[in-house]
Amino acid sequence: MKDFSMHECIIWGCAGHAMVLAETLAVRGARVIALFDQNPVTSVIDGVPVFHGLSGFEDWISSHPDPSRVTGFVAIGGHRGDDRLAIQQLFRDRGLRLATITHPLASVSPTASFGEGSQILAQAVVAAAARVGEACIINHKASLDHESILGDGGHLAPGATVCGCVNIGRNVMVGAGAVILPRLSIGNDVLIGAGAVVINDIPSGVVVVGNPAHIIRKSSQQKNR
Ligand SMILES: CC(=O)SCCNC(=O)CCNC(=O)[C@H](O)C(C)(C)COP(=O)(O)OP(=O)(O)OC[C@H]1O[C@@H](n2cnc3c(N)ncnc32)[C@H](O)[C@@H]1OP(=O)(O)O
Repeated sequence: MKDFSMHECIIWGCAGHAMVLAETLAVRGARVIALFDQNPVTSVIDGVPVFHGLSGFEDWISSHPDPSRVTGFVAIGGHRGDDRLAIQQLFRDRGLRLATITHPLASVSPTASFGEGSQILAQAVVAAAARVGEACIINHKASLDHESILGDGGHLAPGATVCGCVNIGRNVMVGAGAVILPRLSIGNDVLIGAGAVVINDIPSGVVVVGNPAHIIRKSSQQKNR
């Protein structure tokens, strides 16, 4: 698989997930040189400056001698896969590198595949022939089992379990500790609540909770957490 093991990188998003990502990058030998955030926040990494918004990003990139040597990562968690994909596209358009980052304590099959910008965190498992899209997060202790597909912008929150041969669409968050039984299909823009047990296919655009998981509302009404 393509992996990340080099020098300078930047992170868009300056909150808790940036701290996790920076530590994951550090164990891979990389150095975070700048952070960016939509809001005027203070830096979460000692000694690393934070730039505000798109204008801050454009100022930074115009003053960098060679952006093509820098790798960009997005530290936006929750159910915000479309935002991760949009920032990655911005990085691509500005000539930054994109890469997959895998924590050395993750278990990753050699037959699994990964889209650009995906992040596989400590103690995550990605099993044989699984396919991870672009800008996905496989969070701590989450697992994506054999032949399952996680679409672009997906997020398996800590401890989520996706059994074998599951097909998950684009921009789906599987909440902490949730379980999806084998061979099910999950649509696009779905949010699966923490601890849910999914026993049937889920259509696009909904939030489900509980055991067995049931729909509580449309995901367009999401409250961003
Ligand atoms: C490293 C990290 O931290 S990564 C982040 C991981 N984060 C998560 O996994 C959080 C996932 N989010 C959730 O589980 C949320 O509770 C959501 C998105 C499912 C629902 O959030 P909201 O839309 O704000 O729902 P709200 O809190 O208003 O609850 C609506 C109803 O669903 C119930 N409900 C909410 N979440 C759950 C849940 N996880 N399981 C069972 N029932 C739930 C509530 O009790 C409430 O029931 P009621 O109408 O009978 O009173």
